[in-house]
Amino acid sequence: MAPAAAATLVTPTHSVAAAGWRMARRGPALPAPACVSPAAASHVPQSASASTYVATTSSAGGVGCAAGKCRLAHATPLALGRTLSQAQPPLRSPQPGAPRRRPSTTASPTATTVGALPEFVDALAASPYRDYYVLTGAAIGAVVWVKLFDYLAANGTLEQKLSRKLVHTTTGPIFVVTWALFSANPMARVLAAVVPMLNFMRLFAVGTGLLSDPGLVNSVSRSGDRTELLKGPLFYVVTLVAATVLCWRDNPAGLIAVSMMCGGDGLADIVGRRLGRGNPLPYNTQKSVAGSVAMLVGGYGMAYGLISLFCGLGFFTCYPPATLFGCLGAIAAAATVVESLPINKWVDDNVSVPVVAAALSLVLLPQPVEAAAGVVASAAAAVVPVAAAGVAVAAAAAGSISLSM
Ligand SMILES: Nc1ccn([C@@H]2O[C@H](COP(=O)(O)OP(=O)(O)OP(=O)(O)O)[C@@H](O)[C@H]2O)c(=O)n1
Ligand SMILES: C/C(=C\CO)CCC[C@H](C)CCC[C@H](C)CCCC(C)C
Repeated sequence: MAPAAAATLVTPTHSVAAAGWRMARRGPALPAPACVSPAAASHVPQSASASTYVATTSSAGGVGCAAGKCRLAHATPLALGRTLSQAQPPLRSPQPGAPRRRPSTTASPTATTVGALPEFVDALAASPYRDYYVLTGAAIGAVVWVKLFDYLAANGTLEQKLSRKLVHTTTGPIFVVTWALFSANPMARVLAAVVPMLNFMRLFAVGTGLLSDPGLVNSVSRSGDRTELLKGPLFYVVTLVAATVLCWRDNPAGLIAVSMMCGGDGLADIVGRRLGRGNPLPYNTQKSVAGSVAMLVGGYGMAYGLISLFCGLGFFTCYPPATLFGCLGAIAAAATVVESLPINKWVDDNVSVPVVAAALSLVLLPQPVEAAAGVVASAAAAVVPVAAAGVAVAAAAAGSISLSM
């Protein structure tokens, strides 16, 4: 990433601003993704010649592409607005000499929402136990949320299958949104991952019969058979653990994987069961055109929403709308095809769909530099203590050997 480029503030074009994209810093120079056609990219006027994503120095150019050359807007972290900035260091250090982005006083929708955050969020953000509070809240929220759907199914408000799919569709994105509440501590992603890990243990214990929880079995199984918890639901929470630890909030690949699994696959079932009877897919009569269209729209829509939210909060580089439209469309289409294939016997949808979506996201979307830095930092955080412990053990062993000689 070119430091000078990363330092400059740009103003979004009217179309970008209208789409809710925020005033942003410049992003890294990255290859233009294959999924953005020059035609799709050319709606924002900008002087450009090479087919790379580059930052320019024009203050009026905004976020956009021209003739295969695009810029990534790069928002500074404004998560929870002044709440976070008062309570802790910025999520990322600014580039040396880079002008810090000041919280906007203009009437941006996010700024308005952020400004209206209640006092307890300020207190939460300032607390040294913040991550533990969020973790506890999310873990309790998961139990309450699943119980709510159990209750709605038990009293006949929701059909059991619909209740199960609504749990599938909603818990993932709600969990992902809680990521924004965690601090910038490198261990925060590990603490966040404890929430799906706890659910893994719960599903495992109930699925194997170690614990009895008929409510959980009713909410997440198709037939009331507890052993079903050891299949789809268990893979579902493993995917959430992987997205949290590997991608966290600075890599859109995790948001996309979760969206395709929850918004896409979830909606495919809900719509397919209702509107799919007369339109089976030619290569898989168990699934329908209506279900697959719902998967495409649901996966794309949820991913677009989550990416816009996290980009707006400043967790990663904003993509120009053309990039998001082309790349996300291609990823959602591929995930839809994978979901529609008759391969359920061999690989669960909760694995195949997010794995393909994440892999394609890594290939097609220009990756924010923060994501790579985050992966390196978390790898170092994991490796350094282990290596230090290894060195200490080796030193102790060497010491005891030399003493005994
Ligand atoms: N592209 C799709 C996907 C699903 N469906 C409908 O949704 C039902 C359930 O599909 P699927 O999600 O594969 O079912 P399960 O295996 O029951 O659910 P899960 O993946 O959550 O285990 C199908 O029988 C079909 O009626 C559809 O019409 N078109
Ligand atoms: C029915 C499911 C999958 C089948 O395809 C989903 C199972 C969901 C788990 C039982 C609960 C998962 C909870 C999340 C890890 C955390 C949600 C937290 C939030 C605050 C609601």
